[in-house]
Amino acid sequence: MDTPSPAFRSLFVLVGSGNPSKIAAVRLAFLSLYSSLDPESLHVEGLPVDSGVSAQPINDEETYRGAIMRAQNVMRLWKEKEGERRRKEEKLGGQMVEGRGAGKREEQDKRKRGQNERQQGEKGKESNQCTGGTGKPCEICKGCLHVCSTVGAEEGSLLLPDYVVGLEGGVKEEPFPSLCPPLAPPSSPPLHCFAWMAILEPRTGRWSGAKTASFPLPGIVATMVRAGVELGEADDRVFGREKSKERDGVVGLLTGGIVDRAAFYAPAVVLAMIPFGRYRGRYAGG
Ligand SMILES: O=P(O)(O)OP(=O)(O)OP(=O)(O)OC[C@H]1O[C@@H](n2cnc3c(O)ncnc32)[C@H](O)[C@@H]1O
Repeated sequence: MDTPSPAFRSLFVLVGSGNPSKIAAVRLAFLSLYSSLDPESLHVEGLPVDSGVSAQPINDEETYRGAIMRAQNVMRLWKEKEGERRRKEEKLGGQMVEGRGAGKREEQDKRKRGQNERQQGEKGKESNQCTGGTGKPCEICKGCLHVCSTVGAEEGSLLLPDYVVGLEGGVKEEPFPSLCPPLAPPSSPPLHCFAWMAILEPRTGRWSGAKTASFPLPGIVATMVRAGVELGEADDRVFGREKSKERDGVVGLLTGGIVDRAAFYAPAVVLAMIPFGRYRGRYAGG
């Protein structure tokens, strides 16, 4: 990733989830992307939002859709909260709203300045209008999977995040390993666990996405998931754990802690950031 310019004195990343393992994954990813950034200047905030898909997505399309919806929903929620905060502040005649210290406000204003500097420094601002190839503005991705640029546009004096990340876990049947006789299960193909990341850059309205690698789930877990039990719940029941999905996840258990859920997701966040990095120009319009 680009070395942070002076404007990147701080970075604000918003995450569409309250799950600590997802927030940790995003933090890990951005710390590696912006390695010269003071870790204290990296603000990663997660807010629980609806994914708009089933509790246990069962294919790529549904999982990616969930990731996009999470990013969109948290962006919307953030704007509402920020708008509300601004209104309160204005009402109080510029005085600080109770519970939000002056330091926090200063920090936000600093971020806002950084955001403006970056915007000013950017030549040839891209269009914020997404048509998804239809010729008509996108209806904020209601059911569509194309790149929607209408959500992240800056509004008035609201502080917007530098990036908004939606992460969604899913499962899907992976037929390929069953082509190999020693691995072939007797009946159905192995059920693989994976996740999609969707990232919105509000200042340009551009989107990107990438997915994790995948791994096969044990037969008993797969059977439960096929019967309608959520993966996290199945994992807890089979292995006698609690809230595993908020900690190391099933991946952490199966790899003996070598790869926990945060470490599993973080590389995919890094990959999803590629179009916003040093080769950004090569992705423009693509
Ligand atoms: O809704 P939030 O709080 O963001 O977190 P979640 O873990 O429920 O989030 P997802 O919707 O992304 O995950 C979809 C499902 O997959 C499960 N899941 C995904 N990865 C997992 C893992 O590593 N360990 C356990 N469960 C996992 C989880 O139980 C969910 O039911």
